[in-house]
Amino acid sequence: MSDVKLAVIYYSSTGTNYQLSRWAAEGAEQAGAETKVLKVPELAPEAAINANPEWKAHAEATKDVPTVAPDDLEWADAYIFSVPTRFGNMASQMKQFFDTLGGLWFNGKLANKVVSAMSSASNAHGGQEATILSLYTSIYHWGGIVAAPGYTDPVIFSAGGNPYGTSVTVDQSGKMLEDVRAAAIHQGKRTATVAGWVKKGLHG
Ligand SMILES: Cc1cc2nc3c(=O)[nH]c(=O)nc-3n(C[C@H](O)[C@H](O)[C@H](O)COP(=O)(O)O)c2cc1C
Repeated sequence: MSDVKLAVIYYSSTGTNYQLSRWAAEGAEQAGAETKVLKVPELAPEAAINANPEWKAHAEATKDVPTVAPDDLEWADAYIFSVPTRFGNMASQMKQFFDTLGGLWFNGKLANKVVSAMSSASNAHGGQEATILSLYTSIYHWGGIVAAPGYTDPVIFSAGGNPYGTSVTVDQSGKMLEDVRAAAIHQGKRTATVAGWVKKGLHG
């Protein structure tokens, strides 16, 4: 095991981004990182969740996944964020979590973290890349080091990967229409590996 600690932080209504997060964590663990998969707090009213069977089932299935706290961002050397595309941008649950991090940011605790992001949307060109890129805007404010996948591995071509960060198209029930498992695993590995390089440079 390397001494890299990596937090995969996600929001998901119907399971896609939870699955992407688990694959990314698998990749980070293959690279030797200690990982945590953490969800951001839900903001939607219970009535809205209960009215959608897929959403309700996913909320129930993941009730034991720990909820992220600002301390987790201090703990981790690297973050991978996974979030559904909502009108071409990150789901508000993730943005609201970001907006709780002012204290950590102010104290320089978010600087030099190695970060990448993933997304899903229900249309093939429904804004996945816009979501990932707009999420990275916040990371630049933190002094984060974006370690996007680029084309650093053949799986980016063969597994429907995306150089900005793994993204996928889903149907109404949240079923993925492309097999991006290998791309998400690679992204996890790469984020953890780059974090190892940065950590070594910072702390020797
Ligand atoms: C309010 C709202 C806005 C959405 N906006 C978009 C969008 O801009 N483009 C798109 O293709 N899909 C859009 N979707 C579909 C979601 O991106 C899709 O349900 C999500 O990626 C599934 O991820 P999850 O299973 O992790 O919840 C939207 C869904 C909701 C509820």
